[in-house]
Amino acid sequence: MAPSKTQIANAFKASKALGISTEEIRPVLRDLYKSFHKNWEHIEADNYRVLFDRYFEMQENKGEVEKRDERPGKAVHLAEGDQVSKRTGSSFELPLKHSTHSGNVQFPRHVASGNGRVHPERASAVSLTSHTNYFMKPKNEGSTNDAIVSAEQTSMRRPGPMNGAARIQRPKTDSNGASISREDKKSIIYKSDITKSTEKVPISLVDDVGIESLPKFNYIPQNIIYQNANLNISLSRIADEDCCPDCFGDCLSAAFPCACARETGGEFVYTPEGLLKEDFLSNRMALVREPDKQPHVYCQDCPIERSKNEDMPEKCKGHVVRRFIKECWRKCGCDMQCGNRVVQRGISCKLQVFWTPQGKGWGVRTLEVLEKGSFVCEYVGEIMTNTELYERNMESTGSERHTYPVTLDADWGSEQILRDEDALCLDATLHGNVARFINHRCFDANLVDIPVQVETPDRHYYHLAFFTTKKVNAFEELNWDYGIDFDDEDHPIEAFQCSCGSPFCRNINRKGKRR
Ligand SMILES: C[S@@+](CC[C@H](N)C(=O)[O-])C[C@H]1O[C@@H](n2cnc3c(N)ncnc32)[C@H](O)[C@@H]1O
Repeated sequence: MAPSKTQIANAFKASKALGISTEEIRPVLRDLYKSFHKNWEHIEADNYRVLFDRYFEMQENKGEVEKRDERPGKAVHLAEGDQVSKRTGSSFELPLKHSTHSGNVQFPRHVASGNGRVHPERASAVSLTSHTNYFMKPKNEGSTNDAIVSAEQTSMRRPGPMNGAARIQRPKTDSNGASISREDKKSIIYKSDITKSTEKVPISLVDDVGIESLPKFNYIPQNIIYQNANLNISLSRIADEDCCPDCFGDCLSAAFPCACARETGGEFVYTPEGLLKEDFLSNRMALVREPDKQPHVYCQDCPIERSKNEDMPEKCKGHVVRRFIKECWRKCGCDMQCGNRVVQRGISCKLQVFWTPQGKGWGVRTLEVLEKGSFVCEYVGEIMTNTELYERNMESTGSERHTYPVTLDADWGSEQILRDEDALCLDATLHGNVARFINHRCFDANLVDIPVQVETPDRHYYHLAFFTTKKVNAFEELNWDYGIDFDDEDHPIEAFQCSCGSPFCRNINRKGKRR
């Protein structure tokens, strides 16, 4: 079927975001359309991957390319003779303050918050290297397709994907139509899959601001134990009453909810479509919006306070009581497609890491519409004890390194005394997944984190899963509320200056006070 004007406009829009002008992409689009026997779906698939593949292939074939390094993947520079200006360092680097307070070694803020929330507040210093091949701009080709011309006039600017790591000169005018001087020209960086094919779906990365750098970390799709974390995963620890060995197929379609639903009051929390049910979601969102009004539990010897000051720990500030989801697992009789196995099946939506224009560093956006209650991803990192995290951060003193940890404290209140090897956190600084790029937004974030029990009934360790709190449109940035108390001026670790843009930003009052 012939594409609609909007479909054609969208193709131009995706190209433009990569610095490819309509004139350049139009002939490629036209040829491809013909070769696909007018099947537009093939062109649109995977965010125009085939279109951009063909475009860059053609550039290479024209022999107008100039390779600059040995890095695998394609990289292009479309300017005639222009060099992409090299910038070093990352503009979002915020030094982690390993400050000592009254001589005591202080613990990073995210662990020391004491409000039962998780706080990945520090961005890691990404080591920025550029490994790029630059290509020359192809000759412009004239327009011959009226439908494509008129559709282009209605197009909007939006970033889009491209195959291979690429660096392209931006268009010669900025978004307001003003011309960009030779010096102002920036480059786009693109990587088609940061997951190294470890996820079911590729996750691309794009920087259309032109910072010329890639974040340095190792992508892992599942948590891994760093060293001392007490994590014993064995089937023998799962009692028969804590699983459903007699089930088969899909537990959600059984006449009665099985034992795995006991945790959530005898009802599964997922709908047959795999969405989180409304009441479970709203209960969790109330905790985010009004944490002080929610029930708290208090540990006798709080690991957070102990971390802050081992000799004279303060009283536990309390942990918000949070409801867990319990998913079926290996000892259960159901299959992998069972509706009570959502988080463990991994990421299935199209995500993209992008460089945020608001100075928040990298962020994550969805490339497709996400319905309310959709599972997006879990927070993956190294499972470590609080002490290990503390030591790791101490070792990095002076190196301007930021960290990406969250505390797994959803169940700390149920025990009076928690051993260090049981007080766990996830650190995604060195090894992590796409969630390490999700930025903070105060109160009205479109994601919420929910503890999920999968392979062990021991709640010191659990999965931290992100679900959408509302319908999220394609290309919207994903964010969650880290639960930072921006007014906590005595805190040893200075919180970042929040640029979340929320009308309820908790940092608004203190803007200008610090920094
Ligand atoms: C878990 S990382 C998120 C990814 C990060 N932006 C990056 O570039 O890797 C947390 C860090 O991102 C930055 N950040 C997150 N949310 C922010 C916000 N609302 N305003 C300003 N900076 C933010 C802060 O530097 C924070 O320490």
